[in-house]
Amino acid sequence: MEEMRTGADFVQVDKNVDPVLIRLQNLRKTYGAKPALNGLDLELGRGKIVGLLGPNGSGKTTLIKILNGLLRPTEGIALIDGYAPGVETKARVSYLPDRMYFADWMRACDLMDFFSDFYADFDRQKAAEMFSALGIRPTERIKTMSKGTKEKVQLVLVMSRKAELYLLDEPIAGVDPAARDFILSTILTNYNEDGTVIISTHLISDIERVLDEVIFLQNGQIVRHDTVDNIRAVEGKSVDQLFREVFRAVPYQGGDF
Ligand SMILES: Nc1ncnc2c1ncn2[C@@H]1O[C@H](COP(=O)(O)OP(=O)(O)OP(=O)(O)O)[C@@H](O)[C@H]1O
Repeated sequence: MEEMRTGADFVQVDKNVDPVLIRLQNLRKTYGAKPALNGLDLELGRGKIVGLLGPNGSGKTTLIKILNGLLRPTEGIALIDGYAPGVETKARVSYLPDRMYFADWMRACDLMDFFSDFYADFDRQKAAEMFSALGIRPTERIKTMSKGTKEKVQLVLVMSRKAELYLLDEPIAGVDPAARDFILSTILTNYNEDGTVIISTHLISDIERVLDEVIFLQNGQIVRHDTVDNIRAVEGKSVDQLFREVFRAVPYQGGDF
């Protein structure tokens, strides 16, 4: 390790670590004949919070599932830390699916046991502290929780792992607007800062203040990958404003309804 000056700060740099965590090369995924991802090329660094943004059906969930090893690419390459998603990457990736998969009878404390058993990198103490900060009782059962509380629970568990990559598919869609800021700051000040976080969301204005970079997906292609600072400086607008301009709805013109 050596110290390096970057701007105002000293940072520790390990020369042996590849600065690129995720590499995609000509990544394609088709469902039957229908393309969902259409030749993605991408390099993503470590320690970044990245917004994966795009209209409905643009391929966000498909990409996240490929990175989590739940789907196989039809063609091309996806690598995390040099490994194709699979056994090697399972322990490094913490995934929040777009749907909850826990059994209804489980309590918050059962879920902590479950995560402790499954993941060596799960920090139980951190999860307990975050549950408490968010007003969630350890004995509360999933069955009796509101939709937003279930989302909070799931997010706390996923972010309490010391993972290299966090894949969050629509993490705060059901949480009320007043609580979103609190949750985001609670979660993001507690996670492993060396890890990269990919957040797929439609709630851009709520989330953009925590993002370092954004990826715009359209029809299974990356139409922009940029830093949030650069977008603000070059375009003179917020990511939310830019998104609305780039993806202004185009009416269906097939005429066969
Ligand atoms: N299991 C499937 N079988 C067939 N087509 C699918 C399947 N899953 C997704 N698709 C199609 O693949 C494309 C990408 O879908 P995906 O769910 O990845 O998009 P998304 O960007 O996550 O959308 P949303 O914002 O609505 O969640 C869409 O055209 C969708 O209809």
